[in-house]
Amino acid sequence: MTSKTAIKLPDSPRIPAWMQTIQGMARPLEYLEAAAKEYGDVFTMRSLGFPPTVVLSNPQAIQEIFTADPHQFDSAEGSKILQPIVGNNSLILLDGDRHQRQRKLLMPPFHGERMKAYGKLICQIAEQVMKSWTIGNIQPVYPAMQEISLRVILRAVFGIDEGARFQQLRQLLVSMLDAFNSPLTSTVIFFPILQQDLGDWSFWGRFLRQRQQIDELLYSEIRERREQPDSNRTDILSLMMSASDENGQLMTDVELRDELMTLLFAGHETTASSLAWAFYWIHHLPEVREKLLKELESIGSDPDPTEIARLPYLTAICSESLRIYPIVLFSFARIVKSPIEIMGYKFDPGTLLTACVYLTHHREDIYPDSKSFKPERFLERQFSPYEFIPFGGGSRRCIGWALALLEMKLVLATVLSRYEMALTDNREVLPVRRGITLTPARGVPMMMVAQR
Ligand code: HEM
Repeated sequence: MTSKTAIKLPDSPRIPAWMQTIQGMARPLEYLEAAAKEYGDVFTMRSLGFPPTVVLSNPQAIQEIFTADPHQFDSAEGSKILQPIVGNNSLILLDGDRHQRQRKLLMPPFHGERMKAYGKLICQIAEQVMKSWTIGNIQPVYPAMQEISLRVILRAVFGIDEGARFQQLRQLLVSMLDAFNSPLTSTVIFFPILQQDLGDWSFWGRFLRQRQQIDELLYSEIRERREQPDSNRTDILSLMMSASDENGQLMTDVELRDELMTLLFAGHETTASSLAWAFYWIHHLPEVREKLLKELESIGSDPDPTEIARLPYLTAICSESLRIYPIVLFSFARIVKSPIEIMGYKFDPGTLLTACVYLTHHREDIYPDSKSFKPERFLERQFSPYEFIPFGGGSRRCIGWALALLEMKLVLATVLSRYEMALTDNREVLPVRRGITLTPARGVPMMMVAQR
């Protein structure tokens, strides 16, 4: 007879779950650092409304979960707080064979040749958006980055970002995600009991109404494309509409809608935050800016996007920016399916394990003086995919990582080589939680000083 005794989880901070929840939401970095100081690189996080989650920041442990067979862990159940936005058929909420199949379908448009086609487009969109700034005016850089990243993702997904439908879609998405991500209202995502439709004056009521309007726009677009198919289109929606599974079944309208929302949701705020952080660091540290400007000058006034993407110092700035304040603090949970031992700990089926991006990126043994912004560390050595993990890893690794990095480099290069920008003061900018992302407080107010 097998024993039914549950295996003991690693230690957890000795404060009640409700207090861990408040600390984890209000001051996530302080909570993580205090726990790591006391318990090291494996501990258990307890939050109200969630099963206990084992937090890993040891590269060897992370390697074990990232290199495991995709069928060894599930994930969907651990990410179900995203269901109201992305729907049940989202890649994020699929497991096993269905997840693997859907990933295979979505990967090609985010890699290789397709990336080249996005290069020029990203530079053009960055130029257009920055034209709305006036010399001498002060405004936060974050909304401009949101605008750029939304237009890029709409182009990649739909092939166009103009016309009445896309204007409406843009406005609704920004407004819905803004509400969803604000520190106060985003609490509702974590507590389904608060998700009550109390009419238009309630957050959830407004959210449901906006979601319905967005769905109507997405379904109209899908319907139109079904009625007038165009085999020359190479955007992601067209690829999804023509792909069939092993039984010859096409994706249904609801499946298409859920995957579209997943890409718009996962690809928009994340990239905008990473850009806002990079703008901050470059302008906060004059020596970094000088070095970058020299590198940009070295490739002339009208460089090819692929040449920009290869620049070593620019690449190192983007990596260091994603290291020091990773946009997403944790990988999706990996839910143990059969008993497994990692670093001497035995885990039962059902246990949630997650790689903590922030704590891994601040290990002093890998990143000495980890709180300082030093792009040079990425030029001096190469970090393993279990030490540098801004996009997670393994069979769940972010499918948009190549697009996000390309976009970061091209937007920075385009703006810096055309405009002289400055921070309004040199105070340290601290991270704040926006939904499930970590963004710079106050959106990084900046001034456009002059045109170059
Ligand atoms: C700087 C920008 C971004 C960051 C920091 C980021 C980060 C992440 C992380 C940490 C994960 C979880 C990976 C894991 O659990 O191992 C993830 C998953 C994902 N990301 Fe990103 N992401 C970014 C941009 C994008 C973009 C541009 C897109 C698409 C257009 C995208 C689409 C996705 C999707 C669909 C998943 C789920 C993958 C799966 O479940 O198989 N992300 N991302």
